[in-house]
Amino acid sequence: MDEPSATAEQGAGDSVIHTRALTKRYRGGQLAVDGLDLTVPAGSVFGFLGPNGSGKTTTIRMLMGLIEPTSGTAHVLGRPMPRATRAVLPHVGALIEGPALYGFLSGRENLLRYDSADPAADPRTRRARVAAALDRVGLAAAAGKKAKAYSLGMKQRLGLAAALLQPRRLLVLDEPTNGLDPQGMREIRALIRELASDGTTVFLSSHLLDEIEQVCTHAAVMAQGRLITQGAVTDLAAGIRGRLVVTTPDTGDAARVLKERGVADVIVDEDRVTGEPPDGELADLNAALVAAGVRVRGFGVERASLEDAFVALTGEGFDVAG
Ligand SMILES: Nc1ncnc2c1ncn2[C@@H]1O[C@H](COP(=O)(O)OP(=O)(O)OP(=O)(O)O)[C@@H](O)[C@H]1O
Repeated sequence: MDEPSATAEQGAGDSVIHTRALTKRYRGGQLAVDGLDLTVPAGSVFGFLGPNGSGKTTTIRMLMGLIEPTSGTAHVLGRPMPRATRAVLPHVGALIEGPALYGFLSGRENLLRYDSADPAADPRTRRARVAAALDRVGLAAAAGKKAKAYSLGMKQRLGLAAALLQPRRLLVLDEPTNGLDPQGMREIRALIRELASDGTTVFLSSHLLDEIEQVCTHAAVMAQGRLITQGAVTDLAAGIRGRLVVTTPDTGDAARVLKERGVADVIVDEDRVTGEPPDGELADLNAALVAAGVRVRGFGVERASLEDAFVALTGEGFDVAG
């Protein structure tokens, strides 16, 4: 199997995934992905974010060579997909739509079976490889249990172990925490961070903004098949101004003073009055509040979140649960 390498063909420096005008229109006429230009830097934990139906799974299926694009190009590890699927996929660990497991087999037996289906896997080192993968995802102690007795989180970890039987340059995880309880989500997120810390690029889709903020270095935001924005997570949120927040029992007076001082979009919510931060000196604004007899208990600008960025970019709300 030839090693995929970055070539001029890839056309985007150090990127592990690179698409140009990637488009998929399904036979029924549904335009699922529309002119996508995606660049996933090597070594990043890249969050592919968008509401249900925004085209994430369709994109992943094109990247993995499972379906043909209608037009445009996709390169993975510097090679064109789907043409180079056979050369590329051995370097990619994927967890898409939940792992396929045999419930009547133990976790260890599932992995042994999975490994033996890989013609490139040396049978002599199989048991050691399986033990190492189980250890890596924290399932060593539960390796002898039947998979049907596993929690959803453990099943997801077993799926990750299967993806990690061979050394990988890229991990592609489609909604890896979907359906998990908060504890299961925390475990999978911690595991993803750990996997990324050894330099493996991780590409994960999610409809949860806070998940992306917690685990990802970079993100792309999709809506209705189109890319809204992409970049470093800190830059995405930094591009959006935070909110001025005044905490006070005198909300009515505070709101009046802020408006008089030209603060736009003033909103009162319980003991908080928020608005768009003004261009001038914030200390003057604080002084004006105090001079008007407002008892100021808190005053400052809250950092914008990725959610603020999403709302500002699309005008839509977002599912932030979990
Ligand atoms: N095989 C298919 N044939 C026709 N339309 C499809 C097919 N698969 C997906 N679609 C449509 O394409 C659009 C994008 O779907 P896709 O599954 O890629 O979105 P998604 O962001 O992954 O959403 P979800 O998180 O719900 O899977 C949706 O409108 C969906 O109904």
